[in-house]
Amino acid sequence: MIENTYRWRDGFPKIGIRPTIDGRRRGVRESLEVQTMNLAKAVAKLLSEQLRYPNGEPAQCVIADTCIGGIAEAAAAAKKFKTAEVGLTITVTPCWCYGTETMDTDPSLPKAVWGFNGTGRPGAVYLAAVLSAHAQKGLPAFGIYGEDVQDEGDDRIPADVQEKLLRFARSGLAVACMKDQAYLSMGSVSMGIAGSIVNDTFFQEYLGMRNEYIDMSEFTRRLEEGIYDPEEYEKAFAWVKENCKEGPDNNPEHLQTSRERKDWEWETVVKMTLIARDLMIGNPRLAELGFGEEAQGHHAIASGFQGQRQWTDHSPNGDFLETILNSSFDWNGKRSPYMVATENDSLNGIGMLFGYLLTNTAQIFADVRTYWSPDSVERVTGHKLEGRAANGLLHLINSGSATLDGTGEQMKDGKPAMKPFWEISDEEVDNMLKATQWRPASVEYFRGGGFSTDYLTRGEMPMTMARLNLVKGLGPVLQIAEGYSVELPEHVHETLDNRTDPTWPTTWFVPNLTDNGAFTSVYDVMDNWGANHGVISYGHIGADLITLASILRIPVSMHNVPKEKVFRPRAWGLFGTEQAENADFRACQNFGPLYK
Ligand SMILES: C[C@H](O)[C@@H](O)[C@@H](O)C(=O)CO
Ligand SMILES: [Mn+2]
Repeated sequence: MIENTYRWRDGFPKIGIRPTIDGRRRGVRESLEVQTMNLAKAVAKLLSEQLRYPNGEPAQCVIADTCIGGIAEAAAAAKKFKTAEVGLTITVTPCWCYGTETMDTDPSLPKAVWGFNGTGRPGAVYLAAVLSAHAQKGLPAFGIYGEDVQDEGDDRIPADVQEKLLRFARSGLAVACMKDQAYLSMGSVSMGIAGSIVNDTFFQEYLGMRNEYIDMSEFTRRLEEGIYDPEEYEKAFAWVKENCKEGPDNNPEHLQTSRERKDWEWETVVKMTLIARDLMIGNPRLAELGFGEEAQGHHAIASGFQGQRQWTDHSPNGDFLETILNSSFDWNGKRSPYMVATENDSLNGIGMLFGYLLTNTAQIFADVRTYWSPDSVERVTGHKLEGRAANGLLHLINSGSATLDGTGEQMKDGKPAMKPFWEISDEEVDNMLKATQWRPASVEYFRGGGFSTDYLTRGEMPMTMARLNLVKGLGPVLQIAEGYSVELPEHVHETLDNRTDPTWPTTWFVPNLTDNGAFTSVYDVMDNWGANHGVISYGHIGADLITLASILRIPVSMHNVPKEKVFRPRAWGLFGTEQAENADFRACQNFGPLYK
């Protein structure tokens, strides 16, 4: 119930479609009206068939009431879009139109223009003209121009145009979805991790987001005063008892806690999970129970749990709450995952949000912990790495916040995958739970106990690892590494895993190498990584991340995405075309963040 009536109570941004036209009457405009509007309808159909909101509903498009031949109709469309809560715009045309008179000038709306590639009524000439106006006015727009010439009157959308329309719309929707939402810090800076120093200027200016903060004592208050839904707690606890199997205690015997203490910890971590979710999105049940203020929540689309150390030195750790909220299901059934960063690493939390809004799937949060060279693996295990892992691999592991979807127990075309919640079967939910053990937390690290999520990600999943960094004087910078999860022979995994904490979830990851820059070797990827954490998304989504980053004016300092898939606003090319990476930095700096 909380899902659709409360969590997504604001609704979702829509895609505004702007058919522009040559304004000359008595012949020209009249002959183009039908074709132009048909192009707009075709784009709307494509996008609403292919794209979905995080709750699974199809993306909605709003088409301007009339074709736009001049400023009056441009203003009428802008007005309609405002009322309809449009969050991005796509201008389409098969013909010449008047650039500055017809363009979308709202500085905060991501924009693209598709200029039909035909010769009779040159849409592509308009495209070039209007994109020069966008550059000149500092309102970057994406240009879409099909490679092959189409005949006049053809309202089909060629495959290359479709790909660009979808990439832009997916990224633009992600940008619009996070706008005006909040990041909730549950606690503050964890163990001196810089990513958990929440930089509110970054959130405000680059993401259009707000920051909310609570002290961790709010958990104590809600636990002690019983500020959660007791009926849901009973349901959750019964489900946990039945489905979450406790694994062996790995602590030295003298540190192992009693059964009684562990039972109390289970009760506490389940309550903490309800509390964290209610803090993020609110819960109408709390109002019925007399907690009207708490019922409202913090409007958070992402959050972070500090935990370490003040909380975990005394109370059960946040691994269970982070894992369950980050997964695509809980005791209420399947639902879209919540984005909860461990150690309140807000920058990794935003990396998770990017991956999630682009794919509608859960995200793995992990320490980028160890680069294992082929020689080191052989020395320690006697095994010679082969196949994808032949050049070495990265051990991704954290104390337990990783999503259960990261087990790789969902299937797509018979292969391990991570899917949007509406595509996940009940059997797959069961398999994810069966593949996971909840191990009593390492008490030397977590004096207050709790349970860490222990699983091993299945191999052969295409994955993308990303990291957002903040650099003083430069601002935010994104890193992207596409690659695959791999499986090691059992004894090799066991030996390597036992060198760290075997109670934590492991993903063995190999980035795709390009023999270039940071992707010359697996070691170079590790050696260039900007921080201790990374977020890992299912699929090769690097191209979408690059497009998203360019809309937000966040430069990408390393990526291994094939050149032909990189899609940025047209003005980026005016900063240089030989070295796209350098041009990206200068373009982002020149245009500055999307919001002020
Ligand atoms: C338990 C430890 O403090 C870990 O949580 C720590 O190594 C980290 O995850 C650091 O990012
Ligand atoms: Mn960590």
